[in-house]
Amino acid sequence: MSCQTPIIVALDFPSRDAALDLAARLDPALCRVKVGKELFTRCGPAIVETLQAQGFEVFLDLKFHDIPNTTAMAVKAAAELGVWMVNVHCSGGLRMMAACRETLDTLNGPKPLLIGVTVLTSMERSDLAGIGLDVEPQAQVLRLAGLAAEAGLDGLVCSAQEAPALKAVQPQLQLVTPGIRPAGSAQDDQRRILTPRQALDVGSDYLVIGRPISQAADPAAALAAVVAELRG
Ligand SMILES: O=C(O)c1cc(=O)[nH]c(=O)n1[C@@H]1O[C@H](COP(=O)(O)O)[C@@H](O)[C@H]1O
Repeated sequence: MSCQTPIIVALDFPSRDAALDLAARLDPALCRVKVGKELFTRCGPAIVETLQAQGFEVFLDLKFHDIPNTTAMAVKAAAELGVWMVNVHCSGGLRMMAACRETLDTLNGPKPLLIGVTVLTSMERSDLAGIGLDVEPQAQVLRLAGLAAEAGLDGLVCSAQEAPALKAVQPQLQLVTPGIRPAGSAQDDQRRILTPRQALDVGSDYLVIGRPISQAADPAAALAAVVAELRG
């Protein structure tokens, strides 16, 4: 089944039971799910296979960042797990991203979308200064987007705040945007945020939403509210 909505729910949980409990409240026709570092480190590939068997398309969010060969082989392993989307850090550089693209292109069968993480949505200018980058987040995002495009990636993880600038220069790249906060919900550790409707309006292709749904008293109702906001 191919899911038609742009919503990706982050299953950021410490156990299989907690993740599957939330998944049981979600409809695979209304959202995809994201398996990230915490859940994957605890449960391994089995949790991905279980979610796939329940009808979910899975974004494996392990943000690979290593030398080209190691990263490309990790992406290959993700592809063989049958995930719908996989990501690598663009700051691993052009050769690293190109190696991932080339490796995926040699595989038979369906391939995951290969997505490059630009500047984490938890970071603002002062955080970039702390790691020696004296630039605005958007300037760094655009720089990394150029490399990702050259390497032939399918899309980027970025803040929806950067979507208009990115779509103006790299319209072929699909934009996966975390840092989504429905009006009135807590910002948490996110810094560059927009609401679901705003994000879609400025050019996001996929919205990654974690705590506003996973920590809601009624996660199914929280998801339904986002779906309604996007349709409205
Ligand atoms: O690659 C990601 O998914 C990601 C990139 C980024 O820049 N910012 C970001 O928040 N994420 C992930 O998106 C999810 C956001 O979760 P919430 O802040 O709870 O909505 C988390 O699972 C993060 O790991």
